[in-house]
Order: sequence, then structure tokens, then C-alpha cells
Amino acid sequence: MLVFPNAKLNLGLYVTELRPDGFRNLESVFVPLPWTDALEVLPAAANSLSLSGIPIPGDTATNLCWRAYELLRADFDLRPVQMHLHKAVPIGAGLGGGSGDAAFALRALNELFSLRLTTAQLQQYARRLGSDCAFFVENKPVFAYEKGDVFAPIALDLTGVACQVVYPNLHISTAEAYARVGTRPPRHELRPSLAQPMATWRDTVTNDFEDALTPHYPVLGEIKAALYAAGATYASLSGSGSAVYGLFPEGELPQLTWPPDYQVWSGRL
Ligand SMILES: C[C@@](CO)(OP(=O)(O)O)[C@H](O)COP(=O)(O)OP(=O)(O)OC[C@H]1O[C@@H](n2ccc(N)nc2=O)[C@H](O)[C@@H]1O
Ligand SMILES: Nc1ncnc2c1ncn2[C@@H]1O[C@H](COP(=O)(O)OP(=O)(O)O)[C@@H](O)[C@H]1O
Repeated sequence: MLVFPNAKLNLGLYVTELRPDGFRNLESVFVPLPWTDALEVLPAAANSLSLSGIPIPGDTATNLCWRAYELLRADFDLRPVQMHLHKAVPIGAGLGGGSGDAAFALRALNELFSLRLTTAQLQQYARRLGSDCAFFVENKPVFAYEKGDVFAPIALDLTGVACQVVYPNLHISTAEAYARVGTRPPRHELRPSLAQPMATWRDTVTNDFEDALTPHYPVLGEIKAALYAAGATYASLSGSGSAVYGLFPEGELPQLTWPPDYQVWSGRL
């Protein structure tokens, strides 16, 4: 079975309070971003995971695709599998690439072995692999809260909106980003803000990680400014960075030139 795990963007992100378990409560809207990896999962005589594309830190045991298999194998009598992951989504980018791989691995194994897990059960497994992993089970725009793993529906349709995502070859680990950000009440109410025309989002839809990280990594602010100068209606850091995206709902994609070591995705949502 061949699947194409996609990435996500955060529209607004507020880190609101420290939880007793050491994690933070947050409020954000997640939307799928069609920048994808490719993952093949096949029944096999022996277990294996092979990799191509962007190098992933860690070994097989720590790879989130493999951890998804191990998680299900603890509860089900699964046959061995051979997996191949071609990695294209930048790592440490705030695009949730690893979480997408994990959730798509769970979904593929559920189908391949006819496990008949429900959406809620798959989300429960996904939560054990990462806070934003459960989003990729349904993979549709949602308002996310608590650890970013509890969802409420949101009426938001960005289908067809032109988007450019710029990864400045800068790995910011999620743990580092959370260590740098404080907690505070949301600066704006996210859902009503996103219900207003996109032109207003610049002032009302903000990402707490952007405020915390830009002083340490000025390039984040430079990319955002370049996207606005090129005509973006809205631009922001995604998640805990370092990818910065611009939305161009009316027009064509910008003709911007970025340094050769950057990774850039341009397309329609
Ligand atoms: C920041 C967000 C926003 O969408 O995305 P990314 O920027 O990573 O894509 C997510 O909260 C990232 O979720 P995820 O990448 O799954 O994080 P996890 O593996 O669960 O946690 C990594 C570390 O981040 C911190 N963490 C994560 C989530 C959360 N709600 N509070 C936290 O404090 C913890 O220190 C934890 O040890
Ligand atoms: N399949 C995978 N793809 C990417 N990263 C993975 C994978 N499996 C494990 N990881 C680990 O997860 C970390 C975070 O990955 P990723 O989700 O891409 O970043 P972000 O949290 O910025 O969205 C990486 O540094 C890597 O060590």
C-alpha cells in the first residue's frame, strides 16, 4: 500500500498555559498542506524500514512510522511489514511532517490488516506518538486545543488558495521552541478572527512562537516581510517554525527568489 503523508500549517497559535503534565495548552487552527512524503507499507517475511530523501535524525526504532507499527503490534497480532519512507517534507519546520508519517502509517496498517479501528481509536493511538499526530487521522481543518490533540470543527475552506511555504534550512526542534515561549491568554479569539476576511488576519491571527523566536532567528521576520512585499494577504510562521508561509487568495503565486539552500513549496491548498 502506497500513501502520501501530507504536512500541516497552523493558522494562529496561542500557547496559553502550562499543564500539570509539563506540556502546554494551546489554541490553533490546523489545515492540511499538500506537501507530501511517500510511504509504502507491504506485508513481508521480515520487518524492515528503508529511507530515502531528506535524512531523518535517529534510527529505525525512533522513526515515527516504525513506532506506529510497534504501537499497533502491542495490541494486535500483526505480520511483519516492510516499509519504505521517502522524506520530502522538511524536518523541524513546524509542518508536522513526522506526525503525518506516523498517522498515515497507523491508517495504512489499519487498512492493510483490516483492523477495523474507528477514527476515534486511531486518534487515540496517534496521541501516544505526538501531540499534533491525531490531526492527521481526519486531516481536515480543525480548531485544536488542549495539547493540540483535541479538536472542534471549524467552517474554513481554503481550497484553491495559492500558498508558498519557505523553509530557511534552519532546524528548530519543537522542544527548543517550547522552551523559548512563555504562556499567556490568547491575544485574539481565533475562530471569530478567522471568520473575518483574510485581509484582517494580519492584525488578528498571530503565532506566539513567531514573537518568541524571531528575535533569535531574524531570518523568520525577513521571509515574512518578503512574502508580504510580494503581495501575500496573510503570512506567518507555521507551528514552532522554522517554515514561514504566505497565502495569496486572489492572485498568482509570487515570483520570489530564495537562497539555493532553502526548501520551498508552492501550490494551492
Ligand atoms: C508546535 C506544534 C503546533 O502545531 O507543532 P510543530 O511546530 O511541532 O509542527 C505542536 O504543538 C507540536 O506537537 P508535536 O511535534 O507532536 O510535539 P510532541 O512530540 O508531542 O512534543 C514535543 C515537545 O514539545 C513540548 N510540547 C508539545 C506539545 C504541547 N502541547 N506542549 C508542549 O509543551 C514538550 O516539551 C514535548 O516534549
Ligand atoms: N518519519 C519521520 N519524519 C520526520 N521526523 C521524524 C520521523 N520520525 C521521527 N522523527 C523525529 O521527529 C522530529 C520532529 O519531526 P517533524 O514532525 O518533522 O518536525 P516538526 O515538529 O517541526 O513539525 C525530528 O527531529 C525527528 O527526530
